[in-house]
Amino acid sequence: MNEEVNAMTKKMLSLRNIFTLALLLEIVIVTSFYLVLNVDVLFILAIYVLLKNVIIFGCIIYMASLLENDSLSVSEALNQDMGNALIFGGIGLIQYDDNRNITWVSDLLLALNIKIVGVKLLEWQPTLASLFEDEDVRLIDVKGRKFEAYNSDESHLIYLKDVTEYTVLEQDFDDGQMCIGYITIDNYDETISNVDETKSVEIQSVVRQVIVKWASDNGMIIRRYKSGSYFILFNERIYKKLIEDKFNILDRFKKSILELGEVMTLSIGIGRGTRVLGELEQLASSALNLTYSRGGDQVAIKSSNDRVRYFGGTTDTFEKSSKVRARVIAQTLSGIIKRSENVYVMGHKYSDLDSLGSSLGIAKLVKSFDKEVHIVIDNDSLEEKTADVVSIIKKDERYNDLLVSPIEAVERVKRDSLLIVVDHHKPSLSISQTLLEKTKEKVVIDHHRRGEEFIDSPTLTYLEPSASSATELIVELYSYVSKKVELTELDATIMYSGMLVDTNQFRQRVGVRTFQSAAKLKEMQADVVRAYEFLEDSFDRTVEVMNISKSAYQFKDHILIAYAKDDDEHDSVVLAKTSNQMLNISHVKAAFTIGRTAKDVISISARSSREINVQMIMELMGGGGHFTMAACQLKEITVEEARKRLEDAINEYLEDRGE
Ligand SMILES: Nc1ncnc2c1ncn2[C@@H]1O[C@@H]2COP(=O)(O)O[C@H]3[C@@H](O)[C@H](n4cnc5c(N)ncnc54)O[C@@H]3COP(=O)(O)O[C@H]2[C@H]1O
Ligand SMILES: [Mn+2]
Repeated sequence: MNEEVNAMTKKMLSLRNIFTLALLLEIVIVTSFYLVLNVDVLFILAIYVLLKNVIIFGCIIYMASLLENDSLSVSEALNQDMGNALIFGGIGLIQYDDNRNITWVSDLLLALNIKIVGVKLLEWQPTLASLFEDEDVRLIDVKGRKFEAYNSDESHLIYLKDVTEYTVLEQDFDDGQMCIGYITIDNYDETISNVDETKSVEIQSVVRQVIVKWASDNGMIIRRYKSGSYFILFNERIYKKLIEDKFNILDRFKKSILELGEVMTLSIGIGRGTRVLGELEQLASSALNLTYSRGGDQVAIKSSNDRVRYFGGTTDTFEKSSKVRARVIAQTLSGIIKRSENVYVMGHKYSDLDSLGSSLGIAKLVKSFDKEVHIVIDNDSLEEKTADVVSIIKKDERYNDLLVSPIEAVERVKRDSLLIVVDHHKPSLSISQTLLEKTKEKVVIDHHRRGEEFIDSPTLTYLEPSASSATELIVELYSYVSKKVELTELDATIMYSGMLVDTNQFRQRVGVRTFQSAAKLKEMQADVVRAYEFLEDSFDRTVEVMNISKSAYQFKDHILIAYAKDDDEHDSVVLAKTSNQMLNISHVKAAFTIGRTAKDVISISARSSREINVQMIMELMGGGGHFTMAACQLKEITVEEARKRLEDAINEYLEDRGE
């Protein structure tokens, strides 16, 4: 077809030349006749021919130019092939004007029946806006197909490349990636060993049935590798479905076991996000360990490139009935103390009475081994009541040389010194991080649920989230060390008030062991009345708490949020107390108080009854704590913004739980 057009053009062009020649010839002939014969009529004829031919000549030029324009349609014809090539290659073009109105689209879009000429580009595909900012390539969805879009600002053109097949392949590849999981049943051995044979068989069969059915319904491979423990293998596609179902297996399992009159829960650790099988396995087993240290009844998912995700954790840790662990820890700790030259004890920044009480408690335990011991205290980082108590200690000569500042500790610490860290496990919360770095031998004794951040390679870790307070854990150890620990009545009283603080005066997180430790402290001369007095508030502080409580409003059902004024600075204990008080109101299941605690820090104090896991909510905001008592600190933010973020975090938590 193109050749035909070309041949035609050539013919026309030679015809034009012949014509032009003929016209010129006519003028020459008529003019020479007139010159020879010199007749008037011939003169008029010559003029006429001249005019006529000029006009015809003009017409020819005009037609020739039309013909040349016609040769544009030739290149258009060429474009047809190009157009086919572009369609074949899945490439589309969109031209737009200065106002970003679409002025022209290439054949690919026409072939897809997309009629957008005249439409505003960003009205058609709002996400393309980013191409005019800083993004190079953007993936868009057009009539169910995926296109990569690229913008050429200069030529006002959007290039589109159809990548549907590629994306489908990529999705398929991702979905096929392998995930590994470990499932263990919490309380399995204890439960089985406490029931008769018939019941035991019944429990085992229900357990297996529920877990195996869940696995096979979801298309996973499952193998039991020892009693109460399973290994699962599945892919990302299945993983997504499990996330969608929010791991409802946790609840289903609990329910089925409850029908048999027993309490058992599942702990599941999952590894994903890497193609190296060894890494997957490690991720899964460390995820499983995380669920243990957070009290079980939950799923932890560790990916090689993503933050840890948690599901479940809807029951508070139940107390372990055996105290075997406390005995083993007491013996190991004794050994470590014996071989150390001297010992330093360090609580958390902004020390409260549990931090101070447990420091005193462990210092006295060390002393019973006749070892030199010091407690690190930062006078600039003490909670108000604790500061009062510290000044009482400082006046008491029985405590001479016991307390040291962080600077003194860092100077004096020796190679063979032992550092015992109490009431926290995150280095960022430690009174002195330098001391952590300078000591090789470290012991961590804490009752907080484990977060991701953890003190580097301790020799011994005693993490017991089911305990009410660090003090409770330490008092328990006294029964299992070979030496007799001697407390002054002031030690015992401070330790008692530490337990009061951490249990919201025995209202939260109390178990049998909490009362046993409290009773033991009383036996060791704790003055209970004075312990309460340590916590008494001044009039000003009571008013402060009352004022913040006034701002409380209801969020969702059963949740109260209170917030202080943005330009007032409060002690974080004031926030804690406000939340404590709100929780005492009937039907309130969780209480949050937001307030500024330093120039650039907003803190949130969270409290709950057993139904809502505030630790998880605070974790979503970078904090942590316990199931029913947690907190977080936010930098460079206003109270108002913090409130929005808190509401979002609560919503996310409730959604994850399917509410
Ligand atoms: N960024 C973070 N990452 C991980 N965990 C974080 C965290 N920020 C805070 N937490 C933990 O959350 C728990 C709740 O803190 P909150 O300040 O509300 O409440 C604290 C404290 O403010 C409050 N408190 C201290 N002295 C008090 C007193 N005299 N009267 C009443 N409450 C007091 O008692 C609670 C003591 O709880 P506990 O130390 O066992 O555990 C604390 C704290 O260690
Ligand atoms: Mn504590």
